[in-house]
Amino acid sequence: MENLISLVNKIQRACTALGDHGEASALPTLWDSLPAIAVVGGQSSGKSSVLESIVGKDFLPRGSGIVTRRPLVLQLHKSDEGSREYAEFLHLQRKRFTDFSAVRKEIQDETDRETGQMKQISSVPIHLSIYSPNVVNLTLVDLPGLTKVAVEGQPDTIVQDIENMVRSYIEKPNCIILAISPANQDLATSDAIKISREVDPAGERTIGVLTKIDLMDKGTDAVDILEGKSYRLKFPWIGVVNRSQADINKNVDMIAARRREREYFASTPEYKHLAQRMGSEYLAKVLSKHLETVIKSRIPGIQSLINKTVAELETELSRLGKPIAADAGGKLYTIMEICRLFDQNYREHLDGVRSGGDKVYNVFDNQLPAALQRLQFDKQLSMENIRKLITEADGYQPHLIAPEQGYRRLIESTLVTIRGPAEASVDAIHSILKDLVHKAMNETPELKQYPALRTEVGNAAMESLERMREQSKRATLQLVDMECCYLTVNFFRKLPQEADKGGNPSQSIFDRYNEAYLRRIGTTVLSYVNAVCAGLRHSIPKSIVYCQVREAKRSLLDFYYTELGKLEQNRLSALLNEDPAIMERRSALAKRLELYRSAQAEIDTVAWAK
Ligand SMILES: Nc1nc2c(ncn2[C@@H]2O[C@H](COP(=O)(O)OP(=O)(O)OP(=O)(O)O)[C@@H](O)[C@H]2O)c(=O)[nH]1
Repeated sequence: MENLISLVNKIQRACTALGDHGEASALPTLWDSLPAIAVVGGQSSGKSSVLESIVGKDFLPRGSGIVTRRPLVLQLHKSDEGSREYAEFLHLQRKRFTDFSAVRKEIQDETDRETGQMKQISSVPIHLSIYSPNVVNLTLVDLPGLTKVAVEGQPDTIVQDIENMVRSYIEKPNCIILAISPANQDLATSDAIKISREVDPAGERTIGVLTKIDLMDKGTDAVDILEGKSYRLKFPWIGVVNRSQADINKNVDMIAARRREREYFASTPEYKHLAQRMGSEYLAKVLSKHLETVIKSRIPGIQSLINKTVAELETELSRLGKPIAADAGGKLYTIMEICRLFDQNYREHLDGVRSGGDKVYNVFDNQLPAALQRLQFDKQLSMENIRKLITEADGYQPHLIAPEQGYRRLIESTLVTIRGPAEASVDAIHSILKDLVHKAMNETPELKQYPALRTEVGNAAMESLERMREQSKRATLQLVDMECCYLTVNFFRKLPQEADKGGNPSQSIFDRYNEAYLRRIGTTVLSYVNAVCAGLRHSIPKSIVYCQVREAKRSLLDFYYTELGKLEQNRLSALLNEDPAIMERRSALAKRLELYRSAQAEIDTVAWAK
């Protein structure tokens, strides 16, 4: 059972070391789920005296005004009889304090270090462990005394700030409230009772302590309260008699004071019958036992909370991605790795693993044939145009046998119109490839993590696609131009000659420009152009795939990789310049995960040892 308190002690220390003080934050808190005893009371109610009595040592700062300005987590560890008493602070590990006046000084100094000279308050706790044969295993949190007025130099808000801090501790359902009230004041005005009633109206987790019983007016006593007849709480009230100011001034030994307290209850007629359950030693034992019971009952809940939180933290951390390497090589590797992931996603789109690549085929199968079909060869091959081009080509000397030049001009001027659909196909594929870059970028979460890298990779991919488009345009238009500059002779050789067709070879020159003759020329040109079109319909996609699609798949970021290799370390760092909020969140999550994992290991050890 003793293990339980030290288990919670260990976890509490880890919480403070890793920044979990139970304050409202965007991180899960383990601190809040740990059972603890918080000491609350008004100023001068005797809180410090009760704590010192429990410990059996003089070690808390004294003075006027608000002395306790940070929570003090006081962990008491019972050591073997005869062993030396010492204290240790979490913030000064490995330094053992055997002089308890030095402990008092360190509490004061450490308070000032966090709160500054302005005597502000802070919710960051100070952790103090005391090892002594005269203590029971126990953890108590000493909180600033509730007060009504700020002293000079302190902000007016301090009164409310203290109340808020105290409330934030005691409102947690896992908190046992040690409510200190002086017996020489009306209990109805007790600050401790007032605030604990607010958060624990049924008094189920409040342990009432009545101090200064020896200072009550003659003729009055606290029997009704101590017997639970007035101000009933679930736990019986415990009365204590601490050292008076005069005792403190005379340096009355704490152990002697404990003895005197025992004698007081045993010998005072009103309290004799209650003596067995009065005094600070009894109080310490009750608290220790109660704390153990509470911890024991909460362990399964804490375990499942820890397991759940560890899983949540791990999920969020993996969503945020790995932290960045510090050296240039590591950074370059990270960038290349991210680029590779993006490139792979991109290729998967083109290969059909992911959607979108099919749009390329749609261009070749529908858009290009439709555009070729829409070409207005009728206009090029109108009677008027044929006549014009043939006569122009003949020049001053009309053709003798066949209008060779006229044919060429007619064919060229018709074929050249195919450049339009060819160019449009290149552009259509370019825009599909660009869309796929956006898609693949969005599907690469690592790029989202680094906005600067995302922009650069996006730009580099677009520049590559632009280069490929230029190359593709040149190659594809060349296909059309090649058709214009060299005609397929065989096509014409196979055509039946005029005489073969039964025509009159002795037709006059003038007749050669008649409509039937020109129409025949038009028909021949059209069938040649159609044959060329049919061929281009198949060769244009080949050129486009060769120059754009295949290249995009093979070398989208090749140029960028060469550039990357030349970058200096600071440029690489700039590329991996994450959103600072993400960096902060990741390190906060990692710290919290460390805390939860260590708590998980600690609890598992105790749970298995049971
Ligand atoms: N006679 C007598 N004096 C007591 C008792 N408890 C506390 N005192 C005296 O009351 C004064 C205040 O006690 P502290 O223990 O400093 O009270 P506190 O609540 O810690 O006060 P602050 O830290 O100022 O808020 C001191 O002079 C104590 O000696 C008691 O049971 N009997």
